[in-house]
This record gives sequence, C-alpha cells and structure tokens, in this order.
Amino acid sequence: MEIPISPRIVIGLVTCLIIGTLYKRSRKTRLQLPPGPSGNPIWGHLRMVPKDHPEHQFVKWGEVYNSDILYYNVLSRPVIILNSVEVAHTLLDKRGANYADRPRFVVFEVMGWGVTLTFLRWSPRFRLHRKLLQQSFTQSACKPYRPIQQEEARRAAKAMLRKPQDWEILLRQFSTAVVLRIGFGIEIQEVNDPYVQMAIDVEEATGKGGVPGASIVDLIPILRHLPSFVEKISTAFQPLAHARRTKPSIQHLHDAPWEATETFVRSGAATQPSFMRKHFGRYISNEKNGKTNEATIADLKGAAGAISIAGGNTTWSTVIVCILNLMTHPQIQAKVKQEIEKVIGVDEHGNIRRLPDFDDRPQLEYLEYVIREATRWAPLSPLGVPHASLEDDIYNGYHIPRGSVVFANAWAMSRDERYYSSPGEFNPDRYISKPEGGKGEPLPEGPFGFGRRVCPGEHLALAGVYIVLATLLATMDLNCPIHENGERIEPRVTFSNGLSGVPDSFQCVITPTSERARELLLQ
Ligand code: HEM
Repeated sequence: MEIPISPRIVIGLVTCLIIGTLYKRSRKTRLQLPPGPSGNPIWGHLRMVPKDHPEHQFVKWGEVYNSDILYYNVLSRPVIILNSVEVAHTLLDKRGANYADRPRFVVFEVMGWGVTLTFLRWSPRFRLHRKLLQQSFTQSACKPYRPIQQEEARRAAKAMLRKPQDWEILLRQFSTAVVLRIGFGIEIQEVNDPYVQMAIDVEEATGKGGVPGASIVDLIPILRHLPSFVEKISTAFQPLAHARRTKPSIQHLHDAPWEATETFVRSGAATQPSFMRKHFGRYISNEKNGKTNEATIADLKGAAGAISIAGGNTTWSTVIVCILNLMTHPQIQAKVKQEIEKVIGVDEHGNIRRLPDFDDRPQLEYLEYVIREATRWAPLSPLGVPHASLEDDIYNGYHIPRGSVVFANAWAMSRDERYYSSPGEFNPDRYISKPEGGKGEPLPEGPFGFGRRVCPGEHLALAGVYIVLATLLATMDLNCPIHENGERIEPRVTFSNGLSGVPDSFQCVITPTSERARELLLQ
C-alpha cells in the first residue's frame, strides 16, 4: 500500500528513522569486532560496499586485513563476511543452531517471496518447510524422479536436432519441465510454454533485486510503505521500486501451477509422482479422516512453489556454465566424451551403442568433475543467501553480535589459492587424485551453502545437470561459432549481479556427433 505524502515529509521521516535506529543500535556494548575498513559514524559502510559484485571487494578486504572473517556495518546493523571454508564450517555448520536464522528480506517480501523457505526467518513455520523439503530431496528420495529427469533431458536433446540454435531456451525448458513435474506433476508444452516465460520473468525479477537483505529498505522495513517517487530521490530505493514492479511475476509462479493441479490431486486423477501429489494428497486424506494437518494449504503451496522457483533457473544456469566451458575448452570436452563412450560402449564404426542413463553416473567421474568445477568456477550464488545470528558469539576472540547478517562468500572460497592452483582457470583435472596424475584439489564447498540452511535441492540439481550433460555430450558436439575469417569466436560472458550470478546469452554451435546419435535420440 502506498501512502500519498509529499517528498519533504518523506525526507524528514526517513532522517528521524535513521537517527532513531542508530541511537538504539549504538548503545550496544563494543567488544572487539572482526577486522574491516572503518566506516562513517552515521552510515557505516553503506557507501563503501559496491553494488556490483561486492564479493570481489570482500576478497580484497580479506587480503588487506589478512583475515578470513570481516566486519562492516550498514546503519549500525552488523554484517559479517566469511571468506574461507574453515570459518564457514566452524560458524555455520558446527554452531549451526546459532546461525539458522535469516535476516528480514523486506525487498524480497515486497516481491512476494514471503512463504518461500529460502526467505523464512527461524520459526516453527521455517522448521516445517525445511522438514518438508529436506525429506523430499535426500539422495534416495530423489531416485523416483530420475525417469522424469532422463525423459526431459532426452526430449531437450531431441528438440535440439530440429532447432540447434534454440539450445539455450530448450535447456531452460528442460529445467522448468523437471521442477514443474517434480513439484506439481505438470507437463509443459514443447513450444512457447507460458511456464518457461514465467521462469524467465522470475529470474529477471530476482536477478535485479540486488544482494538480498542489503538495501536500506531491508534495514528499515517501514520504508517499504513509501510512495513510488522515492525512487527518484535516491537510487537506494531502486530495489523497492523494482520489487513492486515485479511482484506479479513472482505471485503468478506461486499460484499458477498450484491452481492448474489442485483439482487433479483432489479427484485422485494425478498419477505422476510429485511433491504436490504426496503432500497435498496426504493433506486431503487427513482432512477426510478428521486428522489434524501439520501444514496448511498456504504452507504446501509455498513449499511446492519453492521447488520450481529455487530449482529451475539454478539448474539451468549451472548447465549453461558447463556448456560455456566445454565449448571454449575443446580438450576438456573431448576427454568427457571419451569417458562417456568408454562407459556406454561404441560399435566398430565408433558410434555409441546407447544413450547414457543414471546407472552410468558412478563411472562418469570426469563428467562429475566438470560439473563440480562449474559450480566452483562461477558459484551461482556468489555470496550465498545470508544467514543471521540468533545470539552473541565469539570466534577467535572476535565478537559476533546477535542479529548479525552473515554472508558465506562462496566466491572467495572458490578463489582460495591455498586449495586451488590458478583458481580463475576452468580445470576439472584439478580434482583428479595425485596418484592418478592429477592435483588432488578438494571438491568445492560453498556453492550450495552451509549449515541448517544448506540447499535442500543439491542432490536433485546435480542429478539433473548430470543427465542433461551426459545426454548432450554423448550425442552432440558443442562448438564456438566460427568467424568468416575462419577464427573461433570465443564468447565474452558476463554474469548478472545479485542473488544469483547467471551468465549472459552466448552463441554455441550444436551438431549431432553421428547419424547413429541422431537415431538414438529420435527413437
Ligand atoms: C545447481 C543448482 C543449485 C544451486 C547452486 C543452489 C544453491 C543454493 C544456495 C547457495 C542456497 C543458500 C544456502 C544457505 O543459505 O546456506 C540454496 C538454498 C535453497 N535451495 Fe538451492 N540451489 C540449487 C538448486 C536447487 C534445487 C533444484 C532446489 C529444489 C528443491 C533448491 C531449493 C532450495 C531451497 C528451498 C533453499 C532454501 C533453504 C533454506 O533457506 O533453508 N535449490 N540453494
């Protein structure tokens, strides 16, 4: 709701609120805080933290202060940056109970993310949603969904035979189809499906919402009610204006799939395994038998929505990063193809005998390294989703005040030279053990977060990325476009800023490896 008031009143009101907030916060005890640059006594570090890719700045501060834990504040709200896997393990994993909260994400609330697990504060509702999602996507609970992932991966590869230039949208279709089938049991149309457009809109909305929890409106929630013209007074209010503009797209992705399937589940006509059929089915049966339901319909709707919202674009983006690197590193692509061919077998003409499936996964170790390297090389959520501390804590003699916003800097961890040689290079061989001739570097930790808020969809996501890449690499060649002068055109890709770092569009030339590969896909 917007209140019709004049700009002068707005400026006066904002100033009073800021002074009030600062006064309240400045009364707290001052113990030794983790190191960091000194900030302005009023604004703190509000103006020092870059809006674009702050994770890079935090790496620099880590070097300047020679510390893997940093402190800064924004309007006296303490912010803690964790730049190493060790400190993230100690605080977020080992002392997980104290860091299970999230700060309030007011901008994301305005956008309509209120009932999505990712943004729920520590509460009975959070615990309920966490239980629902965590239990649904353990390694073994993901197995029944493998046929869906495999079918959609083959469908996408088959469609690329007809429209190779549409590879990017077809992969978007793949990841949207998988989460909608798993979340709701919905099958999407092959061409121009409205859900695919919804997924694109949601990505646009969240991608441009800035770093979650970091805007002035997140720090002073009442500012969310300010009228639209504040956007013109200061760029600090742009995230709020953006949230208001994009709210309908988030709401739509929550409501549309639920409404499309509710009647089917109620009538018992839903046959595919899905989160909704299982949990909403149970809800209906409890209702019929007079038993109490722990979750309300709003809870189930929010949890099912979280699967499609948190699971679609994330999986898609990871596949895209793999493709980008496979086409720009032909030697790596050739090595994965060789591995796949060895496992699925080739005939006397060198043609593959069958398409890969999930049973091949344990033997496709190098492909697994490629996927893990993509998550390290370009962590999807470079600063993760911030946690918040519930109580005061002490780490290495440093005070971490209660209510701190805690960012686990996955970007910094991915560039940690103590573990990764030439960390900016895409090099899956780094994970091959030393006895096997590799560097024996550790698989990345951080891209899926930490502790009690770690991504519950990790197994599902990695399985989806695996099957679509295995299928594509068994049947297709991925190449850079060639300039008319005969030179390869290597794309210069930039990544979006904010909650998730998604690569820009780029061209990739996709061609079937052989007639046999084409036949196998068409079968
Ligand atoms: C490659 C793909 C994915 C990546 C890189 C990724 C990454 C992340 C990260 C970094 C977090 C924050 C963790 C933290 O706060 O410490 C997160 C949370 C979450 N992810 Fe994923 N994710 C992916 C796929 C999925 C999928 C497929 C699902 C579907 C089930 C999913 C559902 C969620 C949910 C519901 C949360 C919020 C958890 C909470 O706040 O308790 N994600 N993810």
